Amino acid sequence: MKTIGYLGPKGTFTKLAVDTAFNDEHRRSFTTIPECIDAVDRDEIEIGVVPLENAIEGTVQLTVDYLIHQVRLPVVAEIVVPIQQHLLVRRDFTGELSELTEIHSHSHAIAQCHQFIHKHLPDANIQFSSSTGKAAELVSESKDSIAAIGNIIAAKEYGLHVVEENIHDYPNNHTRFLVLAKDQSLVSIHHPAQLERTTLMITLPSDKSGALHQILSAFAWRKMNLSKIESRPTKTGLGNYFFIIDVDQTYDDVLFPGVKQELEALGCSVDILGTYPVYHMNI
Ligand SMILES: O=C(O)C(=O)Cc1ccccc1
Repeated sequence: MKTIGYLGPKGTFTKLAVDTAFNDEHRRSFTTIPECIDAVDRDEIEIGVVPLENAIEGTVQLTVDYLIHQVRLPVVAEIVVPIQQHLLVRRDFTGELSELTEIHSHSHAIAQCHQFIHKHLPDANIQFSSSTGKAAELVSESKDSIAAIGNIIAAKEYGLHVVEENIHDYPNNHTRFLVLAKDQSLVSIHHPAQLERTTLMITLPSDKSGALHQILSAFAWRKMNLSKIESRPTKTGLGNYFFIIDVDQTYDDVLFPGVKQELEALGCSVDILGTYPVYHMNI
């Protein structure tokens, strides 16, 4: 049977994404995003699911950087899930919020709740964990007056009490998760896909004026709709960047090779990171 790896342990948003999108495939939890990606790369598991981008906090840099610089795996699907963050405490904690000394969570979850923390828990120490599930596990094992930020499944899995619901600062909180696999045919998600997307990585020639404008024109005059453009450092020196571009259409044999050729003629390099269906899940 196929195995799906995910950023765990139990009770993470990544696990929630896996459980809403997949049926009875075997699951395996990993403590970090790189460990999960490595396991797919080494053929220990067939499919990996990792967080890519949150509507409030933006890109999960670790995922992008690891996929670009360390292990290139094809993106074969994207799962989008709504995110609701809650403040979780041990069941035997009966004090006031102001008595909580530490808040544990994944950096993205903390960032999604900055205003809440600023207003209600200004003196609490922030402790970052590898995932929201890990933070909930830690709180459940601690005797101190500490809290985790995480989802309702984490509360159930670790026997915690939801002391404040929906503490994320903006209502439209969604996260995109990438499904990675060497063999796309192994991935079956039995839901209708909302759209098709292709993700490209484009590296510019250094110091060429107007290069970004020219890149964008190559897509614009072909009427190819871009839904994201983000620059990341190439890690080769200050001021050197590459671009990750999402095009909201599937790869085809005319437009994409045309763009690639046009950009390569300008001195850019173009890599296709994946062409895949996007699934918006309701939880
Ligand atoms: O920590 C988790 O639960 C994750 O899956 C990563 C994450 C953290 C915050 C929002 C979405 C995903």
